[in-house]
Amino acid sequence: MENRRSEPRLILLFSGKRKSGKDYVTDLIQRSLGSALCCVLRLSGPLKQRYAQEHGLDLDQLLSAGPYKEQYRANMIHWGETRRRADPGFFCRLATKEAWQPVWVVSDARRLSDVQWFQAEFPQQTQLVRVGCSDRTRQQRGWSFTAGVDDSESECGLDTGVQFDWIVNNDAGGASLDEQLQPLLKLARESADRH
Ligand SMILES: Nc1ncnc2c1ncn2[C@@H]1O[C@H](COP(=O)(O)OP(=O)(O)O)[C@@H](O)[C@H]1O
Ligand SMILES: C[C@@](O)(CCOP(=O)(O)OP(=O)(O)O)CC(=O)O
Repeated sequence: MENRRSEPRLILLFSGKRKSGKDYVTDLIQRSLGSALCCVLRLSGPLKQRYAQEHGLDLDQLLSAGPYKEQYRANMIHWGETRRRADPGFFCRLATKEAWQPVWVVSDARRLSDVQWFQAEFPQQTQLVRVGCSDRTRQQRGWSFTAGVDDSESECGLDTGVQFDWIVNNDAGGASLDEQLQPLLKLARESADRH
C-alpha cells in the first residue's frame, strides 16, 4: 500500500474501447462533482510521459485525441506491456500517487492486471464501469479497425472475465448520458459525504 495523505472513498474504474467516450464521460463526471471532490486519473498519463521522454516525442499531442497518438499507439502499447510484465502495478501506482480527492475516476483500465491491482489495493472502494457504444458511433468519432491495436489486449483485455458494476451506453443518439450518470454521481456524493 502506498503512503497516502488520505484514502479514497470511491474509485470508479472505467474501461471501454477506443472512441467509446471514456474521456468524454469521465470529464463530464469530474465537472459535475468538481475538483474538490473528484479527480480523473489516467493510467496512460505516466505511460505517455515516459514514452515521450524516451522517444523524444510531443507529450501534449500524445495526450490529445488526434492522429498523432494513433500514429504511436501500437508502439506505445508494446512499450507499456514490457513495463507491465516486469511490474503489473507500475502505471497504476504512478497514476494514483498524488491523488487526494475522496473520489477517483480512473478513465482507462485496459487489462485484468489493472483491475486486479485496484481490487487488491482498494477492495471496498473499487467499482467497475464499462462505457460502450456501437462500432458505427465509434466510426463517426474517427475510429477505424487497426490490426495489432483493436485485436490486442490493450483493447480486448476486459472483454471477458470481468463483472462490471455499471454499464454506460454512450451511443450517438442513444439513452441520455445525464440520466445514466445520475446514480453514479449520487453514489460519488454519498461516498464523499462519509469522508
Ligand atoms: N456523448 C458524446 N457526445 C458528443 N461527443 C462525444 C460523446 N462521447 C464522445 N464524444 C467525442 O468522441 C471522441 C472520442 O471520445 P473519447 O472520450 O476521446 O473516447 P475514448 O477516450 O474512449 O477513446 C471525442 O472527440 C469526444 O469528444
Ligand atoms: C498505450 C496506451 O496507454 C495508449 C492509450 O491512450 P488513451 O488512453 O488516450 O487511448 P483512448 O482513450 O482509448 O483513445 C494504451 C495501453 O495499452 O496502455
